[in-house]
Amino acid sequence: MAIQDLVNGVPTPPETPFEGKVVKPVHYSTYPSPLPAQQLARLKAHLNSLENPLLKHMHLSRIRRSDPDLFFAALKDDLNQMAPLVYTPTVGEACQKYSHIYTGPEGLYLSIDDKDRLPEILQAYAATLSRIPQIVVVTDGSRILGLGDLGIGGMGISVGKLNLYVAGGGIDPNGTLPVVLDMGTNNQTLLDDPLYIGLKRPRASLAEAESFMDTFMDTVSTLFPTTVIQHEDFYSEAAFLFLEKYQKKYRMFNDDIQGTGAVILAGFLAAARKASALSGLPLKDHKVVFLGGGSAAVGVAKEMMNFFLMEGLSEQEAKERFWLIDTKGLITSTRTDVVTDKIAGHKKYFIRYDTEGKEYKTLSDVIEYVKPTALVGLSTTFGAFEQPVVRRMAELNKAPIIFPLSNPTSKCELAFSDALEWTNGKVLFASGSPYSPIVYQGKLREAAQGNNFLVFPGIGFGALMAGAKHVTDGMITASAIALSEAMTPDEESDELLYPRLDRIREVSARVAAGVVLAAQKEGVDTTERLRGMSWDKLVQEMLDSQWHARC
Ligand SMILES: O=C([O-])CC(=O)C(=O)O
Ligand SMILES: [Mg+2]
Repeated sequence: MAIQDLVNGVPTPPETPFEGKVVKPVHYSTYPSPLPAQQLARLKAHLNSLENPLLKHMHLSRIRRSDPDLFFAALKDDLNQMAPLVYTPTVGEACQKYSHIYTGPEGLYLSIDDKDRLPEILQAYAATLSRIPQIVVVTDGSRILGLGDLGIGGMGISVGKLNLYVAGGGIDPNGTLPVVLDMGTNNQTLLDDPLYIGLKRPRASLAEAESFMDTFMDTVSTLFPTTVIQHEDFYSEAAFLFLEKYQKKYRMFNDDIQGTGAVILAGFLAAARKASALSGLPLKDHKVVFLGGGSAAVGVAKEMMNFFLMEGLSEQEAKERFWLIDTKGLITSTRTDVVTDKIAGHKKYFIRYDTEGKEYKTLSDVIEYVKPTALVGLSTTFGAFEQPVVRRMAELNKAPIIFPLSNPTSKCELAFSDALEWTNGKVLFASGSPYSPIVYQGKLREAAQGNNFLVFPGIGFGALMAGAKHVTDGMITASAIALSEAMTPDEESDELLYPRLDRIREVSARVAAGVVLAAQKEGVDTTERLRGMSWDKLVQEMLDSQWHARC
């Protein structure tokens, strides 16, 4: 089949849906709904009749494609109930089973076999559009949430992120473009699966992936010069390489390294202040142990360093407030892989030089050695924060800060109920995936969800509104500060670490305004109209520019 047919034609039936080529995504149509209230009620009734979250996810996916106004109205109506279905955690299972639940194309599927023709394919695709995309979310499926290499199934996460861009950030759905770069997979289950719709070949080497990525970034940025490109769920080495290479060249950011970093910085600002108010410990004296040494862990630790810099520490002093543990134990200068320089480059920044030749292999060993005030999990190991460790954190601290952040729930290091139980309710808790509120010792306790969806819609929207040439580190940190300042007195008195989800549109507008201001300060903005505006006016401007479903 000719590329032109694929691009212009009606999506091909499932037999060989992509042939490793590009398929035109079904675009969001908008048409008046005769009975919106009844439609919404019908959709809810249908969802209620389904027990299984994956079936609910599949039904919602079909509605998104056939009636986006209804879909996004449903998300707006009850984001607390809907987000776990269209996003983390259910989206993880949808990515794992992508080829089995596939009913039609949802975005751009670009195959590495077409590398040489990528500009031609993307040009043909662009020619079919009535407007250029505002936000592109792109993954290669190599590290989906904490679930590993899911190949072409990664499309599910690009779609899931863009659902939140629309519902939470107010981006027009017609301005969103989900992309998966199919570079093969090293997941043997997928390679053996007759229903797998991606390329059946081992995953491309990093050098091959880099060259494909260079072409992709260059072509997309040339064809769509105002588009923001969000990198999602690339495996650590690729994630860092691409961020370093493209950050100052294109309008892009990495959601796992930078988005998660910003959200956790904001949550830590709130938690550390609460903990220090109880214990009297100076803020600069907090100590943070990380379980995990991947891109998210290193990205989060680096972003959290801003907390200590704001408290007046030097970069070196701030860095020394962090201890990172990977699969081999605490990352120390005397570890064999460090001595022989076999350690992954991105981990080097946090090597500890002060352990006097001693090695600390387990989490318990490190907790005993460091006596931390905060414990962060980005290890993708379910239940890794075991009872003795959590109890010890509660012995060491009046209000232990414990953030088990691995996604989805099946990879989370600590369940909310156990965290409350094992710390006698003292814990300051945030997880990456949602947990329902719990009545503990007669009091309603809400689990904070430290998920990057609290900032990425605002980062993308702000960069877009500012016409920013690049997404700078300063803009990322500004998103964290704006998020932490978006709390209402009511949320503060309920001891929350983040604003409530039902205010997400307002929160995203504030995050976007913070990002615009930072872009202006750093001289990377191009939207003159927004310069010199007061904070309130800028926030209002962001709110007024948000898209709303017609239902
Ligand atoms: O998608 C999410 O829920 C958060 C995230 O970026 C990840 O876990 O990779
Ligand atoms: Mg991610």
